Amino acid sequence: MFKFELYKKAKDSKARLGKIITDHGEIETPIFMPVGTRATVKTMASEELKKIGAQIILSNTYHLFLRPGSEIIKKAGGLHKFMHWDKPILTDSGGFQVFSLSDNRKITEEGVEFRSHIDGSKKFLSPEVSIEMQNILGSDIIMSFDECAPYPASYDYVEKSMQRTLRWAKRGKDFHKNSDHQALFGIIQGGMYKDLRKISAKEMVDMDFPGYSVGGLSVGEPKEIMNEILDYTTDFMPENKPRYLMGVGSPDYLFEAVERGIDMADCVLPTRIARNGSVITHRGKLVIRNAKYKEDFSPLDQECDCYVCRNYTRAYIRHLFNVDEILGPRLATIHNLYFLLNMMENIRESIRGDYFLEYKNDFYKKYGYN
Ligand SMILES: O=c1[nH]cnc2c(CCNCC3CCCCC3)c3[nH]c(NCc4cccs4)nc3cc12
Ligand SMILES: [Zn+2]
Repeated sequence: MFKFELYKKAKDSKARLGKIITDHGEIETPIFMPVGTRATVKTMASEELKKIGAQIILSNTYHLFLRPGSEIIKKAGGLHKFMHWDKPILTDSGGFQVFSLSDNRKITEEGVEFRSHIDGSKKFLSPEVSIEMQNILGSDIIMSFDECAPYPASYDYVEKSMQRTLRWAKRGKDFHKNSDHQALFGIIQGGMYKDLRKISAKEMVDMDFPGYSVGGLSVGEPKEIMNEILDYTTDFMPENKPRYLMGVGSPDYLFEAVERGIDMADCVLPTRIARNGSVITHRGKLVIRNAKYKEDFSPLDQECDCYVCRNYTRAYIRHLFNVDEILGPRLATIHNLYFLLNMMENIRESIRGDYFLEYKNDFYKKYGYN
């Protein structure tokens, strides 16, 4: 089953507190969702993800479609069993990766022809193929097949793309047979054009999906434009259904999204930068390879109570990165994920206690945001 319960609306903003109920458990919102591209949140075992408070993880239909392929996942009994994760899973349609990973592709009304970025073989994705794959994966929340229009893009391009994404959403919804166990979200497009956003939102809402994503943002547009389009778009989204902003993940973007009525967000950033030694702290980001940490025996973040900050020093973690030891990226990943998951817990608390904007301002001041 799939249900969204709206607990509370903040007084000082559009922030809200909610709970998503799925076959594999409940999710308190607002929530940040760690990204597990190829059926793994890189360097993390399932138990470790649970220990740091991950309630749901994402996995990538495009990558799993290519490797290991649907046959093996089917034989494994679905993605939860295959990757030993018994909490909720969200998968994307595969569309975004096709548009961003493989450069030679052909978009038609039917779907998208492309060449695998692995072996160059010809592949085809469509609303039906994408739903079929996500049905096999067995994820609790699945995404409609959409085109994320590039930025910048002309009004005419965005209008045509948004209309086709609506037709694709309808086809996917009609094809999806397992809607009691897998909630299919519609994805609102429309680029940076408010009138197109309004049309996309209204038409998607008319199709009555159990949840809605805001797509086509965080694609290089200025932050002010993103915030303005987001603020405008959430006003057309039903209050009693989850709202998922795709591809957003640094602390400030998460605060801005929650403030504008978003319940769910995902981003590869915290795990990707961790593997390069960039660590998120309450005083901003630090690059642990920097020589200034050579004899710094303090924790990554004085105000963090994660396993890493309680047991290891900056000097030690810098050493690990310096000699390319695998434990380095692992410890940085555990800390970065814990930092964001814990920050979201604090955000939920602040909405509960009616001090969200105060918490946001305090956080920004300490972090060094404007
Ligand atoms: O309109 C969109 N439609 C579909 N997906 C989008 C995504 C991917 C979100 N992460 C999916 C995950 C699902 C499962 C595992 C892996 C990814 C976006 N990411 C960003 N910005 C961040 C960006 C990241 C890279 C380039 S921009 N904007 C996005 C817009 C869309
Ligand atoms: Zn920490």
